[in-house]
Amino acid sequence: MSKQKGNLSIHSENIFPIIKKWLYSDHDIFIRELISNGCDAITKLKRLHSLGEADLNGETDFQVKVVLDRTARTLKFIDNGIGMTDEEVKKYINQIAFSGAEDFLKNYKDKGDTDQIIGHFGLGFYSAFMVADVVEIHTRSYKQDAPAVKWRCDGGTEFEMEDGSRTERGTEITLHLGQDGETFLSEYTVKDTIEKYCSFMPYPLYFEVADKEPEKDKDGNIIITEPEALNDVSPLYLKQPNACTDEEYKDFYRKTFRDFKEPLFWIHLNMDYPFNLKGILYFPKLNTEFDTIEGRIKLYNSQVFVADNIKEVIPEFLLLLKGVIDCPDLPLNVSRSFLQNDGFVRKISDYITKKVADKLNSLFKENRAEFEKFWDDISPFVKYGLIKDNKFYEKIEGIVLYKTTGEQYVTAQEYLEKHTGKLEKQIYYVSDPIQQAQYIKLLKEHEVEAVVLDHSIDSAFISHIEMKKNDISFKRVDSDISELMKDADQGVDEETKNKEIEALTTIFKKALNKENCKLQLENLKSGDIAAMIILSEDSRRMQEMMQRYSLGGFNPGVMPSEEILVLNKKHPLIQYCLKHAGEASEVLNLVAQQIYDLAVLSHKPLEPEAMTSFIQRSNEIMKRMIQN
Ligand SMILES: Nc1ncnc2c1ncn2[C@@H]1O[C@H](COP(=O)(O)OP(=O)(O)OP(=O)(O)O)[C@@H](O)[C@H]1O
Repeated sequence: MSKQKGNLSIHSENIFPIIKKWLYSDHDIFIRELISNGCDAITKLKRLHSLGEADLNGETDFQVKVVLDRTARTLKFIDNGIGMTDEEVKKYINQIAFSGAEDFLKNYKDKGDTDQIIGHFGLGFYSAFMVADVVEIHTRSYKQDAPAVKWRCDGGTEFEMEDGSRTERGTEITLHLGQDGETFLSEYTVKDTIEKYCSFMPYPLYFEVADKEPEKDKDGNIIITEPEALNDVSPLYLKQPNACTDEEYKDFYRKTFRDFKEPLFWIHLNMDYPFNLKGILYFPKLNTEFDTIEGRIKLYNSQVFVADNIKEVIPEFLLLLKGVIDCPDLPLNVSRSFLQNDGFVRKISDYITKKVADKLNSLFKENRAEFEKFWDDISPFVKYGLIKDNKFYEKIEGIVLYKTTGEQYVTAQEYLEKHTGKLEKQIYYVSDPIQQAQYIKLLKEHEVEAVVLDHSIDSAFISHIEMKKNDISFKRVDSDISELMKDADQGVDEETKNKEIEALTTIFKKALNKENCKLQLENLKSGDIAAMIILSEDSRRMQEMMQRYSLGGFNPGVMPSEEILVLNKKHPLIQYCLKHAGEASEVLNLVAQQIYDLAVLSHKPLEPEAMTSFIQRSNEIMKRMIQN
């Protein structure tokens, strides 16, 4: 065959059902599309007027009205915008995927700002057929002599067009709702959908129910109420940040998220170059410990809602925040809820991350007291962010705060400086300040504080910090005995020490009936404590990690973390044990068991069986005391 060139053709009968039914993921999107068209029609008219090409006859009251008639099963979208001539209906409506919006932009691109135009693809109108069996258009162009046009289509590929009867400029689209549109016969569904997609559209939107009984007062007189627009035509995020008050920010938050807790603080995003982006991000207050941190960032494109929580634009960790972002430059595809995958989107996401990091840094530097006040609320989000996003980590790592057991907030740097000469690049932490109180007290006696890391994110957080900064290590307070707590074992040679350990091991092995009993003998500075349990940091972390991910049906009992019983040579009970080692004494047994249980108790709750024995033994010991 000789080489040929040609144009692909589309068989409209086959492709039309796909456009109508499958182009948009959500059924309710037709409301957004038809209202957007109404707003575009007004924007175009205003633009032409400003260029001296259209006469408004003094009219400035632009609006889009949605009217539901449940009896007639119709939903109308009425605007007083530019309208269409019969030629325009033929061009823009009869030709699918030919956008009048694009055409307008092309013609007027050199004549001022056309940013506000929403339409792009020339397909949105047809979303009406997702819910309607028949769609009618009644339109009249702004052009003085152009006759009104009536257009009607029952969802097939044929349409009817004739002279219309509309007397005013603008367009009325009537949807005769079919079975697929049944849900839109509900006043509340329509109202909610308008509010969901169109809250910030640039012209007032009104909603009426035509067949609703009018409200009457007690004398039977009809109460006439001023209609109220459902939207906010100039949302706060479009204003200049320096023109907004705190009260306005809080009010916008309450209205937009229906959250009556005050946000902690906010960031007003306002960028014109290299891309246009406006928005406000709020740091919400965590209410109770039962609250899940669930944020919500609403993405808009020229004041039209696109979707919630779009991961491509909003870095995942920022999804814990609440906010509104409007980016008219977003590369959206037809359905608008999906983004085209391109480097531009990545740039937006980086910009947002940078702004959040800058805000946190400026709070830290300029108002440390406030920053500390917010810290408990924002720390899970900040920690999650620095684990997830390296750029964020680099900007924020120096201002991460740690709350100490003395209720102060310090950075890692400040903690280390405070403990110079006592701790070498090491941070002690507690995961449960009550359970680990004994260890905290011991450290405090040596003027060492621990930091509280008790959130579920903290184990991942400290591993991340250790990986990034290999000169800092975190140790839980019960993971070793600090050198600070020990006295030098003067005058005791290695051989004697080994013998003592051997003797004590025999006593405790027998008393506890434990094969694997690891002992450590220390000369602690404090003479108050007979014994303590310590758990190796590494093996405990490994165990926690396996539990968290329940690796391979892991049973924690199978691999207990390495537990060491530290005995304090200075304590009279340990000295008693050493003195009576080798004797077959019942008291020795009782003492060893009691020492062990007390050490476990100041570390974690006893198992039920061990608790029963402990209570029995304690009674027995007291009985013996009074008998002697
Ligand atoms: N209410 C209206 N008033 C005036 N012109 C309208 C109206 N509705 C639709 N049109 C014309 O029909 C064209 C096609 O509309 P449609 O909604 O299919 O696509 P679009 O708005 O251009 O793009 P998108 O698919 O991105 O929404 C519009 O560009 C516009 O020229």
